[in-house]
Amino acid sequence: MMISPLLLRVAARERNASALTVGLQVAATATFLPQAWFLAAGLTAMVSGDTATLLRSAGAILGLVLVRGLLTWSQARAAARLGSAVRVRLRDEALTGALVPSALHDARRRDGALRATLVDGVDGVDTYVTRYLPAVAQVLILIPLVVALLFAVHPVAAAAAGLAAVVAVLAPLLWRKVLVRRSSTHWDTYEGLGSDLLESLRGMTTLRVLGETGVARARITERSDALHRATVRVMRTSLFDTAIIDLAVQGGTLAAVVLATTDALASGDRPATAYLVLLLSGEVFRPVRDLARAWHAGYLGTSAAPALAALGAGVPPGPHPGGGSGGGEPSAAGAGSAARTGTGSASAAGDASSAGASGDSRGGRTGSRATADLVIEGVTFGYPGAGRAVLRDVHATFPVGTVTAVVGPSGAGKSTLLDLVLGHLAPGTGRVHRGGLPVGADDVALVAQRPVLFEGSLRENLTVGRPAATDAEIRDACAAAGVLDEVLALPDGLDTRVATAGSTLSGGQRQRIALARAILSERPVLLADEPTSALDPAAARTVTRTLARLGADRVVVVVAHRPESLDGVSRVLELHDGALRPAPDSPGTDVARRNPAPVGETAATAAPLSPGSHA
Ligand SMILES: Nc1ncnc2c1ncn2[C@@H]1O[C@H](COP(=O)(O)OP(=O)(O)OP(=O)(O)O)[C@@H](O)[C@H]1O
Repeated sequence: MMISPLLLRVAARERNASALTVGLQVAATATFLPQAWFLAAGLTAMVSGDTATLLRSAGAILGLVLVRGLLTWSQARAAARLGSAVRVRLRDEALTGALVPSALHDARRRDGALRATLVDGVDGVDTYVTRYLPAVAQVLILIPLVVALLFAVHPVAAAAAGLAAVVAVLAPLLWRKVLVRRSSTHWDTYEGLGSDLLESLRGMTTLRVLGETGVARARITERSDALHRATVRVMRTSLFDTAIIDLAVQGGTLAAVVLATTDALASGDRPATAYLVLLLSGEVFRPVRDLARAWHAGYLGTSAAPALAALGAGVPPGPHPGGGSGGGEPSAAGAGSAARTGTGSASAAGDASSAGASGDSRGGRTGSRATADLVIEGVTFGYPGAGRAVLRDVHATFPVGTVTAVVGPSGAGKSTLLDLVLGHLAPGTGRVHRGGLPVGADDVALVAQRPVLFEGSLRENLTVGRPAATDAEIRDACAAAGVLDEVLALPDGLDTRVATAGSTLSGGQRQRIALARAILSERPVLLADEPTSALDPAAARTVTRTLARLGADRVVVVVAHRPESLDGVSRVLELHDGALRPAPDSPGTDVARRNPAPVGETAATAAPLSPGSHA
């Protein structure tokens, strides 16, 4: 028997559905007991020529078959409902665990392994709870019941059958440790193969160009062989299990039958008892056989349990490995809520919003109009395991009405800074806030350097952050992002399907669609990570003009590597050696030249600059 405390807890959380599923299964199997009784009576009647009893027994058996059919049908429906509840809840929890800031930046995590846990692991738990646990319940409830009935008919045969059943159920516990170890190796190998496959598929073009497809193929073949070996090792243990169980089942049945037959022959007048012992001793082992049949269901669930627990799925509330380490406690309640919206939109939030604590109008917001500055206050952040902190005691105020560019050498920490504002990372010390309140899930829009688009129509991709946007609003946003003409030129316009990862669009189109999406989402803070990197000069000018215009009534922060991205910005901050300071040629003093109309007034609202890393 494979009993996992975590999976028992998962079943117990769906108390009513689990009780119904188990109860119906036990009841359905229990109908075999009166059936054995009537069968024994019918056989006796047949031998003695008692037609009336024979017909009555046959009718009763038919009735029991019908009842069992009904119970089995109801059990299947209850199990489907239970399985669905278990899957939804576990995936929700596992996704929440997977999307906490520290997990998002866990360099050891591999997407393929996560996929295996979220898909196959959760399905494994479903079958464990809906098939294996009811089979365990049958063993615990029905075997003692049948043995007790048998005892009333023939105590010696009952003792023999009961002993054999105990051996069949308990013997596998002797090599349980071996099975657990092998299951764990099997799961690790499975996750590894899934991760290698996914990464090879993603990097196929690069691998081909580098002439490295052979190496990738060899690695996958090796992984696949390892998985085969791990599977065979597990199957060997399972075969041994089956052999012992079969031996006990056959031995027990045979012993009971021999005892009953010998007795019947000796007394000469008790064929009914002999039949009943014969049939009931078979019923002693039915739950054992059912349990053996459900072995695979139980095995998959138990091997996935540790990976799910690591994500915090199924474990009681409190600190757990999925949500603890890294840049501190997760500030991302929003990650959970994003997860609850489903895979697509959860990921979409990466480009359309932050994953911080939710809070509509918090920090002062009226539609896209921001009324509260974005403040980074004494923030220090270092990646776990990395030597020096990337950001050290950084102070900066990004006032409403400004477009601030953040520049700095590669690796200085610009993306890290954006992740801290987005809530994807939590500061070690200090805080990021708007008007004293944490930056909320609905506060920030992001135009990433490599924007993510999803399988679906362009319209769906554009309205991820604002599903109710009208066509006119979508067109306006596309026009502002400088991509409207190209969208309208596509065969189906806004209804054109976008292939997975947006691979049917050019890099520049993806970038401007991401900007249009960010504009539509109407967030008071807009972060743009090198938004013109894939654009020609004319398109880049449109985008920088749009950003400058958007900056009039909100906070806009642009991470810039190229000089043309600095057009129209109010000021330039340089991130260097862990500190954020005004760049030597920052337009703090000549804002008007760079960004004439709306941003002129912002120079006055810009935070006073102090020495050190204050900006
Ligand atoms: N998940 C991570 N784990 C450990 N170190 C990391 C991680 N992500 C980034 N770093 C390190 O943190 C530092 C800052 O990285 P970051 O990506 O923020 O720099 P950047 O200024 O955005 O660089 P670029 O301009 O090249 O995009 C780098 O030294 C990088 O190696």
